[in-house]
Amino acid sequence: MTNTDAAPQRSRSRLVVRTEPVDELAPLIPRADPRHPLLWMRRGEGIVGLGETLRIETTGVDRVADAAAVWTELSADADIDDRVGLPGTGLVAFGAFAFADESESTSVLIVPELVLGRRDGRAWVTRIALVEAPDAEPADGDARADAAASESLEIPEPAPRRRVPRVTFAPGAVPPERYEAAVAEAVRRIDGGELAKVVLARELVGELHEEDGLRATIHRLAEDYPDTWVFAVDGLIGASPETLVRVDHGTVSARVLAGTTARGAGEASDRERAVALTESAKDRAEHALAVASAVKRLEPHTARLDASPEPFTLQLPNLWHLATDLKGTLGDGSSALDLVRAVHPTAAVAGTPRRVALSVLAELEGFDRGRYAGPVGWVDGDGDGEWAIALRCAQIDADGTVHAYAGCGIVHDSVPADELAETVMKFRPIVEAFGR
Ligand SMILES: C=C(O[C@H]1C=CC=C(C(=O)O)[C@@H]1O)C(=O)O
Repeated sequence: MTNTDAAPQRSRSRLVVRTEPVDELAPLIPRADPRHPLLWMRRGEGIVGLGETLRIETTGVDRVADAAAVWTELSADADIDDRVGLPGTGLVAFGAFAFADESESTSVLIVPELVLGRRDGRAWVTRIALVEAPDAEPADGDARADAAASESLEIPEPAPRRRVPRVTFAPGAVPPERYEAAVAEAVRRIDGGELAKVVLARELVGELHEEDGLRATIHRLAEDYPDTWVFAVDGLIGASPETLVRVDHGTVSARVLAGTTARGAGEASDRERAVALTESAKDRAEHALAVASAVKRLEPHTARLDASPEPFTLQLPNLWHLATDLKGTLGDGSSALDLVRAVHPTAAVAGTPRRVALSVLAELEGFDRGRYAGPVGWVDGDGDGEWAIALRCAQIDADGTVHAYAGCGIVHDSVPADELAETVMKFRPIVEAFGR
């Protein structure tokens, strides 16, 4: 099902997009909308969206394909004047897709009215408006389009920083004991030969008081986890270290993560833990399956695809991960959304074989993942974009209910208590961003 707010007028309307350089916009986060933040950032750079020109909502098995089709049509019709020409300039939509085909959650692409961006030391503003486009374009069409685009919101001044709203979390549908039992059952099924790996998640639930907004929480995430993708799209906020897929002028890249250990207390023990992770047969097996699934799905779309020869250790403030970077060139003109569709869900969040893992996790987890572990990111008018896997994240509903999620890859030698402890580490970014 696809529902575009602009659908009734789409044949008569087009997007008018104007990007121009500005002196400086840092810091970006204090300019975000506190109630409905739209944001994609890493290391202080990225894009912030304000207002909403258009929203594309999809559900079901074709949620990515349907959104991609509408996006291709809108982009082809758009009148774009981009005077900066960097990733994230020109026409962009922020997006978040549900993890599962059967999810009750909608998937969205949101085109803001105003985009504020910073990249490679340059700053820009993009104004996006939807204007009537009669069949025969009048002679003053350009002037009218420029006028429409310039009517959008003002660039907001950075707001003073407020305290982080406190949210107290409690286990959601799956209490810790039931999670451990689910892990034990998954190991039994793996040992029985049903599948090789399944990722099982659990949920924490809390209450956010509406007047608090989310900007301070996002600020905290960005400060504490600067090397991750910090995102906010339609109430989904988080700090993900995992790049699902990035497309930029014919190049493709991804960062696959799977295999985790805690940080050590001192420098020596921290190093030892990282080394032990690279030598752990359990983590290497779990990691190899995630890499294989991403490579298998990306390869048909690439002329060339290289993987880092050995997994490396990625250090985050809360844990170590095993990581593999993939880099390649597109072979078939796919857009970022085409590749999102091809590669989601990888074995970093589902398992192997994919279909069996999806049915086992649906049976054992006991809740709808919503947009957790789904693709989150942005796409531009040329189809380029950056997409992460929505991890270390929470969905904040309109009534203030906060659902946070964390999961672990289960393989044959997984130990239920260890996996439960790993979810606690993975919850840390979100739990601490809501008050420490
Ligand atoms: C499923 C999650 O993490 C995935 C990504 C990195 C490492 C993982 C692991 O070691 O289990 C998971 O596959 C999560 O954070 O909820």
